[in-house]
Parts: sequence; structure tokens; C-alpha cells
Amino acid sequence: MATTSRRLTARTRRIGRDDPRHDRPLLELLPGGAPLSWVRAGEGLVGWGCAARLSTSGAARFADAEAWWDELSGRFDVDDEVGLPGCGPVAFASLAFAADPGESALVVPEVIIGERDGIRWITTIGEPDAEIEVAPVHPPGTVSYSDGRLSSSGYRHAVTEAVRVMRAEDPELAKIVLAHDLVADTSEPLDERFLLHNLAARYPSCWTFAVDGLLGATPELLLERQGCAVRSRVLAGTVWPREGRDDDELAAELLASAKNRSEHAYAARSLAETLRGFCSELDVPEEPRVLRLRNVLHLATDVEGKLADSAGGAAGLLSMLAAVHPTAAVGGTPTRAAVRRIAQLEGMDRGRYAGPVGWIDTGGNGEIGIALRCAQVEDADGGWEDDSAAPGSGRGGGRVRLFAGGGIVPDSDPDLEVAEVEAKLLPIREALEGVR
Ligand SMILES: C=C(O[C@H]1C=CC=C(C(=O)O)[C@@H]1O)C(=O)O
Repeated sequence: MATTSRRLTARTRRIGRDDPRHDRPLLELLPGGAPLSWVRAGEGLVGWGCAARLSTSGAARFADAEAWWDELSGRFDVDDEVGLPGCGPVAFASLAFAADPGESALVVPEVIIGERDGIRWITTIGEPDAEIEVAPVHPPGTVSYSDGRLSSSGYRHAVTEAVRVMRAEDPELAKIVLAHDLVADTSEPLDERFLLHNLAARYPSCWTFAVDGLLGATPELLLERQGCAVRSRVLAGTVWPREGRDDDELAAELLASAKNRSEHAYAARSLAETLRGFCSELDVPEEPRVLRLRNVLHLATDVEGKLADSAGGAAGLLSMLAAVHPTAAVGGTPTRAAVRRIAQLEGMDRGRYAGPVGWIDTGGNGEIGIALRCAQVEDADGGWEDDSAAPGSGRGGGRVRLFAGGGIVPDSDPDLEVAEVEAKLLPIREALEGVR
């Protein structure tokens, strides 16, 4: 719940060209500790400190978050001389995938540095030390991997079972998105900025995010709102590099694959059908395009709309998120039945993986992605969750849990699905290992 009930002051000032913070990459301004980030191609927001925070869970998590943010927004005295989306107070948000279990978090930083259209600014909330020194970034040392809650072979088994269920037991189920996790232990304490810097360097077209210990670089935008304009980038359908195939051949293969096209169509339709209810205009391309990343290629549909101003006010971003989440990019089709099956087949808590992640401001603007290709910090204080299982327990290293998943349809091949999640785990593994 809110950590304060007093009035708060927020001051936003432009950072001038003569200020050393003007030209440094945003992520390099993070001082250390628990970073907050939403950065793509050098623009976005970074933050630190905590002026207010909400932890919530359950089916009402979106409504709780909206009520909390509305109430808190009313308590700010804002002095904003820049006036762009993301200026003034901002809450970084990371919501759980499922109603049960899973904890959601909203964090309002004390300091936010943002950049949009070449304009850089700083927002301070209260009287924090905005000139705080940036501590050197520490590499995590050696990285060792072990099974998470759903090992590779467990994942293969879950995929086989999902295919059986869809073919034989419940033909109404057309798609189930399953995920696999992997535990990484580091010999040194984890400096979250190390991961963020490496992810942003190799995946500049993705959104490099960090909220309350969930870090990653996602290529998927669930919903962006700027005034009455909304935008989404739906992804589903994947190929990955193979010997003897160049990127153009892989892209052609992806576009021609009936299996990937059907996986994609479910996801694009699930987003568009729900979002249409909030919009007076919605543009949904009939054909997907191909999004090329260095580890995978995806089918992508970019959706754009204009919000309907019903009853004097367009819908809030958090209400829209409650309606569109989970799309069939991370849930399945039909949604409710698929989500029930996910819990049965995975038998693990996804936490905030595949949940909405990003930021919202007090003007109703925000950018929210889907938390994919990510790592959940499990022991930020250096302690182990399960001492008996922790190699080198007590040595003060770090532990993260990595996640990646894929859409399963009745003609999915379990071996290919295992290869797909391995390809999707590469960015976060390489970031941990220091590959740039
Ligand atoms: C569920 C994930 O990816 C989604 C997004 C893009 C492509 C996907 C696919 O081809 O299965 C998934 O729908 C993940 O990366 O964990």
C-alpha cells in the first residue's frame, strides 16, 4: 500500500547541453542499488529511490493499481517546465501474469531522468540528492546454470501434453503459451545495471526494463498511450538462426509457415478485439510483418488506435491493461481455458514474467510492454532461497531466475519448441555472461 499520505512535490527541469548528464546514455546515469528502467534506442526513462510504492496481488491487481495511482496523483504538487509524456511523477509498474499466485509492484522513484525526441529532463520528488555519485558497475563473476521449476525436459513434456490435450481432449483449446525457467547463480553479487547495459547494447530496438528486481529486454509492446492515441505491437510466431539460412530466407520461411501464421493470428486478434472496445478508430494491418532481432525473428502486427472519449473521459491505461491482458501472445485461445491449462501444465509460479511492465504518468500516458526475455532477481540481499540447493552457498553471490516461453498449437513439435525457448533465453544469458 502507499507508503505516505502527505502531499508530495514533483519538479521537472530540462537538462541543458552544458550539463554532463545531457549526453551520457540514460542507463549509465543509474547510480546502483535497485534500478528502474524503460529504455529503447537511447530514449525512455530511468529512475531510482522510492517516493511511494504499492504491492498488490490477485484478480483486482489492476484495479488496485489504478485506484492507488489515481489517489496518489491527486496528492502531487507538480512543477513541470518540460510537459512531455513521462514528465512529472511517474510510476514504474510490473504486474503479475496471473491472478493467483504472483505479486505486482508499482514504484514511484525519487529521481527520474527521461529523454524523448532529443529532449532530456530530470524529475525529482521531495528533496532527494539528484547529484548522487554513480558507483562503478560490477560484473557478476562466473555464472552457473541449474534447473528451475520447469526444466528443459519438463518443458518438453508439458508441450507434448499440451498438444495431446488440444488434439484429443479439448479441441476448443486452440493455443496454449507455455514457459520454461532456468536458474543462474553468479559468483559475485548481481549488479542489475550490468545486465541492463548489456541488453541495451545488443538489443537496442527492444525495451530494456527493470522494475523491482525484474529485468529484461522485451520486443513486445502491450499498450502505449499518449493522450488519446494508443499503440501496440503484437508478436507471436518465431524462427531462429540456423546454419545455411540467411535472415531473408528465415523471414520468408516465417511468413510462409501456416503454424506460425495461426499462432500469430490468435494473438493479434485477441489484442485487437478487446482494444477495439475502447477506441473510435483502430488500424490493424491485415498481414503481419517480420521483426528481426539477433537471436530470433518474429511475426509482428503494429496496431494503432484513437481512444473513444466516452462519458467525458477516455479509458485509463490500467483499465485497458486489465482488459487486454493476457493476450494470446502469452496466454492462449480461448483465454480463460488456456490460462487454467498453463497453471496445470507448467506447475510453477510465473511471477511477473509475461505480465505487463513499464510506466505510467499522472496525465494518463504510459508505455507498457510484456515482460519477456527476462530475469527475476531472487536474492538481491545475497541470501539463498534454498541453501541446500545453492552451489557455493553463503559466498555472497547472486541468483536470478530466467524465463522464456512459446505458443503451442496442435501441430507444434516438442523438440522445436524446446529449441525455440533456448533461442529466446540467449539475450538474457549473454547479458549475464557479459557478451556485448
Ligand atoms: C512467450 C514468449 O514469446 C511470445 C512473444 C513472441 C513470440 C512468441 C512465440 O512465437 O511463441 C510468444 O508468443 C516469450 O518470449 O517468453
